[in-house]
Amino acid sequence: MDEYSSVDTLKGIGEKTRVLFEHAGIRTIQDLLHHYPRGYDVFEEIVPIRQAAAEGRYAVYGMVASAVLVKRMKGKQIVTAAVKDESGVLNLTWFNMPYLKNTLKKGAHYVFRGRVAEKNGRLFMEQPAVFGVQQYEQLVGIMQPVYPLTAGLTNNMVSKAVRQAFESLEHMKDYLPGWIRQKYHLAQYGFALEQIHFPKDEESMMQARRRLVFDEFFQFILAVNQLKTSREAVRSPFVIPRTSLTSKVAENLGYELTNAQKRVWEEIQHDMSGENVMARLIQGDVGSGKTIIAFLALFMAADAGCQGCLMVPTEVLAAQHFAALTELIESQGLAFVPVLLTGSMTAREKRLACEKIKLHQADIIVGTHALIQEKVEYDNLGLVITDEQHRFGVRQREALAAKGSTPHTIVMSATPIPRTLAVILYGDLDISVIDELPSNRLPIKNCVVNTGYRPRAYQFIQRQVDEGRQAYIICPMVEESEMIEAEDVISYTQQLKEELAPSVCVEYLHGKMKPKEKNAIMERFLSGEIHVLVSTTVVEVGVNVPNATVMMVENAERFGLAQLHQLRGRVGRGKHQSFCIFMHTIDNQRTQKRLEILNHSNDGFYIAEEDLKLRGPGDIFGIRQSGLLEFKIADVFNDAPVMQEASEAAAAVLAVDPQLDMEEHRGLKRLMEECINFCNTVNF
Ligand SMILES: Nc1ncnc2c1ncn2[C@@H]1O[C@H](COP(=O)(O)OP(=O)(O)OP(=O)(O)O)[C@@H](O)[C@H]1O
Repeated sequence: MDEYSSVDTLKGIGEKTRVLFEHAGIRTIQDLLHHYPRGYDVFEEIVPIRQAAAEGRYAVYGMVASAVLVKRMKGKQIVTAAVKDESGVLNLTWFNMPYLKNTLKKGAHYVFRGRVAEKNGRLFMEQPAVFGVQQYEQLVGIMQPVYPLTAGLTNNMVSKAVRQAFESLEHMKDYLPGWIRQKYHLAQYGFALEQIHFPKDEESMMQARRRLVFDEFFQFILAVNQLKTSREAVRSPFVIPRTSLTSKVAENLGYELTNAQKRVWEEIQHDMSGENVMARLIQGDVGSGKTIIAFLALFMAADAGCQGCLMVPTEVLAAQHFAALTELIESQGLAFVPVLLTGSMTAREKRLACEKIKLHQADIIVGTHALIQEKVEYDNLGLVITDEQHRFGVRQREALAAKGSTPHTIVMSATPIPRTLAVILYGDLDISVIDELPSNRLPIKNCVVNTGYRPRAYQFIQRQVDEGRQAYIICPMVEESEMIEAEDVISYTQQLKEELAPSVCVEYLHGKMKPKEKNAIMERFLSGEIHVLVSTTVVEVGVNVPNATVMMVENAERFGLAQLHQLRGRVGRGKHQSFCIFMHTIDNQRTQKRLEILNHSNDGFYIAEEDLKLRGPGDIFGIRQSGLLEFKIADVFNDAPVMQEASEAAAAVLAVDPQLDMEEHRGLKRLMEECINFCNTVNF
């Protein structure tokens, strides 16, 4: 067995389990070893029950002092029992685990480990795990990996498979040249892999992590460099002349482009009409007006007889861009035909759209991932624009570009990455920055409040609606949950309807709804029919309803700052004064401090930097959830110094061996090619 063997070469992994692993993106032993824990669970020392008297996580040892009962409540089965030691008694509850009635014996002793929480003035340990005392004592103090999982796959399955893989692999070759390891004080590859899964202690884990972060950046930078070199070698098959048509469109928008927009538009026209293939990143804060620049570029391509496509990460956004584009084409009397292609369309609709694309009856194509499905054949695809790069990643972008014969590409991003990092991460792209907001914008007024402010917030929303404006309210969850105390869109909407006047139309939106339903709700919100939209973060990226002036975020403490900034970006997009209300349920200092950053600044770059400063070392695994460029283990902000080192090392290697043909770089070349070829194997 080697790293490239399939996971089912491991004992105990049959066809069913193999499929479960595959759903989590794990096909080979290497995939498995690179399926890093998202954190570690350190088993606490057992404490007397008396000490488990405040909210928190504990392990207690005692006797089951009551009968184990099963009750039915709201369709769920609830198991209750009580554990007792010399110091006190603690109530235990489990949801939907009725079999515990037969396994837990009254009078027997166990260790119970779980979170203690207060409900109606009584303390409960919720959903405790149950152990024999000897079994538990062996686990105390050890860092147990906690893996990201998909349905059906358990933490234990992954952990067992990883252990077995380490036992079966004979030798883990280190592909990194020795001098790089020495110069940057990097751990051995084999050591790093083992210690990231089963760390001896925190220090070994940190060493392991640093090495793997370095690897990830290093491979990525080599791959990006390869892409850049191959692009530079190609002369553009699409020399697209500047056209007066786009100047006319720009003149008749009803607003003047900002100087930053004009500069970026000039850069794009220069590139598209030049001899080399354009590959450009447009970076601009939320609401800075990237979309119109994309539309102008699509018109320029279409005017030269090329097709152009715009790929966005969500159906809602695709529908929105398509509607805006169609409107612009019609209002300016342009002769272009746009077409929409998304995954949720019926087979017939998709077939018709594909036919139009193939026969070049459509010039401009707007859509989601469906655009990269193999069935779509383009005719003279000269321009590919992808929105929100971090949602797609370099590989998908390449996959789409590969559909045409080296089309021009534009990537649009609202992710505020400092320039020094951007030049490394987007090494294959030239960078344009829209660093100015349209002048008609009034700065958003922010406030950070606790839930006591809610009635006033509702009154405020009511007044805004009376003045003809609209509002978003964001909740973290879709449905009510027994386990998590957080607002959910469905029950929230019901309650809100009672709080606001009957004439106010309140609806909800969440990611589990069918795309057609989501689109219908967004259309009604855009048209002004819905006044208040209660939503999960599906509205986070790019949604544009300029008449909306209030963004209220419930449980704001549950979101990352970058995400909150994106959410706030949904308002303040028109000429009316906008407001953002961050409501939190936890009154602790850390929450306050984080939210105060947003309170004082509307600048994405500043927020990203401050967010970084506030993160403690404990956050190392939590940050990837912030939605920034998706690396497996590396974090673009926190690991910026390692990224600089990896970039320096990659430059040194390429300076002596640009094609990575030397014997000592063979392993590197293979990894780099894997990184590039990945685009052909991704299931969209
Ligand atoms: N120069 C301008 N003057 C006034 N309004 C503008 C200007 N440019 C764009 N707009 C308007 O500003 C709003 C936001 O623009 P757009 O949707 O392009 O933002 P964006 O940069 O894509 O933001 P996000 O990253 O949040 O999607 C739109 O309603 C757009 O019509």
